Amino acid sequence: MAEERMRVAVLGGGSFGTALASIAADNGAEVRQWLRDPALTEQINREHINGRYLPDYAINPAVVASTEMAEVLPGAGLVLVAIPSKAFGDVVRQARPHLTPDQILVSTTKGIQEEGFKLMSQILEEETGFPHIGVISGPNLASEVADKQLTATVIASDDPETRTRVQTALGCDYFRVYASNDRFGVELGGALKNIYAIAAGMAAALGMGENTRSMLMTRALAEMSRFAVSQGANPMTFLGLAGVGDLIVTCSSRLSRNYRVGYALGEGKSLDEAVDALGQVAEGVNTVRLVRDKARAEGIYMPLAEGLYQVLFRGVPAKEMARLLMLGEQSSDVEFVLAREDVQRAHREQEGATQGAKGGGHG
Ligand SMILES: NC(=O)c1ccc[n+]([C@@H]2O[C@H](COP(=O)([O-])OP(=O)(O)OC[C@H]3O[C@@H](n4cnc5c(N)ncnc54)[C@H](O)[C@@H]3O)[C@@H](O)[C@H]2O)c1
Ligand SMILES: O=P(O)(O)OC[C@H](O)CO
Repeated sequence: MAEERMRVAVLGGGSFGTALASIAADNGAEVRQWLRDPALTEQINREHINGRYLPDYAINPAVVASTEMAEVLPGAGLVLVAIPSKAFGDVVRQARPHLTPDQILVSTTKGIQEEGFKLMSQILEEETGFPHIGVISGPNLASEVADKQLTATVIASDDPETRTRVQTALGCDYFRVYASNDRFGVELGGALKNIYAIAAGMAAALGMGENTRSMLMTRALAEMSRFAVSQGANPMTFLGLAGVGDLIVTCSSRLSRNYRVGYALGEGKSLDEAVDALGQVAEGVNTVRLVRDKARAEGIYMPLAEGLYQVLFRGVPAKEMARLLMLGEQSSDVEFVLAREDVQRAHREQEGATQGAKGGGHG
């Protein structure tokens, strides 16, 4: 007897939701995509193109778009939620009456909700109370996924069924899906790297070189993992696709919207001008504010996030901030090898010895 086709629902009509819907359809699933815009819905169904967000790529014609959640969600084995973080909670609450506990619910969104500093999978869990919750994150520029460039991602969940069902639904010869059980770490990695992509875009626009970019990315990784560990994530997760992998792509590519916002700021545009010119979501702008506030409140050392916050929201010129950062504390390279406190203590001892020697000289 032929196996029943999997049903996949995608919430969100942006670039990543559309790219993932097309992969699932390439894999033979019956795919329905929910979006708000009736004209875009019509275009996806008739022309198999998302002219607003992915105009240059054909969508698998088996993807059926609808503006009605009641037509999209019931009966779907897998539900992918690809909605920017600011609207994520609202959309999940709209979806809730059409969802059932057997469904696998996966966030693809790399952001943080201001209220309660919540990650998107926490919102999925709290709003539904359902057991099969996961997160997809990794170096996944949507237009390259849509172009079928060879790509890998991570499905993170502590539920093995969620991991294997997503690997089956999305894994194919151009898209590999690796598994993790550190949902929190994978999700934080995706959200945090956006902050540093803005800084990398800014550095590029200011004419800074490859040494600078490499320093920025590596210190960003140190800062991201320091923050994540303080919140209970596993630092080893940051060695994977959703940590260093996503950091590399987002800090290196003009296809990244966060990088582009940073680049525009580096060219002298205001934050409003940079965001308006983008016309899509750059999650890092909101994330840097939330993470900087949290780091200050909890005493977590995050000089790059603090510096970027000062540039974005306090009018400090980017070049001046880069100069100040270069004059900051010279700390440990890898804190999991040599603790920061040990480096600081050695500096204090050396200073004490120098002061002592000076005092002795005058005595
Ligand atoms: N684009 C990428 O390359 C990429 C890759 C990986 C992950 N992501 C993540 O995926 C998430 C979604 O991003 P995207 O790139 O698809 O976004 P996008 O900017 O391309 O589109 C956002 C979509 O969400 C819709 N939307 C916004 N507010 C809504 C609301 N209140 N109700 C219903 N729909 C609403 C918009 O209409 C649009 O269809 C982001 O948080 C991003 O971090 C994006
Ligand atoms: O376009 P960005 O900056 O939101 O980045 C897209 C993806 O997160 C890259 O993995």
